[in-house]
Amino acid sequence: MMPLVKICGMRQTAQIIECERLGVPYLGFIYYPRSPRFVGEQFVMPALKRVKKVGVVVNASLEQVAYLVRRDSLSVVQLHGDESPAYCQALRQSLSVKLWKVFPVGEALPSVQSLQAYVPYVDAFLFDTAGAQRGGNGQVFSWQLLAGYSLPTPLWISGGLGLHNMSALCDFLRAHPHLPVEGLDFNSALELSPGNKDMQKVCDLLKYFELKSEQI
Ligand SMILES: O=C(O)c1ccccc1NCC(=O)[C@H](O)[C@H](O)COP(=O)(O)O
Repeated sequence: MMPLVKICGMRQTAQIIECERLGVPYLGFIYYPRSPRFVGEQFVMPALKRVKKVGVVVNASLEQVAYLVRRDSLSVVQLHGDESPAYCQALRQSLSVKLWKVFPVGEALPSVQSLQAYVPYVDAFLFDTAGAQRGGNGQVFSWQLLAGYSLPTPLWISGGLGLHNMSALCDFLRAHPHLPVEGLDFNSALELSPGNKDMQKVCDLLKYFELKSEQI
């Protein structure tokens, strides 16, 4: 099955609406003030019908997350900081949204034990490349590190993804059919500048997946 696509770091109204029109399944919005893609204090979420809205937070308070979920009708909260299993449990008990926990990947995946502690409380793990910034580093990690992943929790792959490496990633996924990859997360490789998406690149990416799914 083709993985789902998330385009992250959206903040321009016209681009958000266009992505929905093009049928992007997930859009990511960054609520972290230190990111160059921060949506900003005055952000007004456009009315969207089909796309699932993913709110990216970094060590936010439970109250702040609840406020954002309600205000912007988020479907998913992506926890991109050092959130503990207890924090995830508390969110799980208080909110009816999906939770994705992010793990930065450098030389190795986190240990199975550390991942297992999150399994009861989150809906997916998102593996992003470790880097100088919390996210949006534009760097790829070695996907080979995922080969030993054996938990049932669905995965999102992130970090430096763009059309230029899709063929290699699809080859990797085909060679590892046991991996429960739910989706792929795209960001800086589809940008003209932080938070300003190159809509031609977005269209080219979607076309690539359309053609791919016709071939299966
Ligand atoms: O993109 C950011 O500026 C960012 C800052 C702080 C936390 C998370 C952030 N991005 C979240 C994402 O899900 C990105 O898509 C992910 O880090 C991959 O980005 P890239 O390597 O540029 O494709």
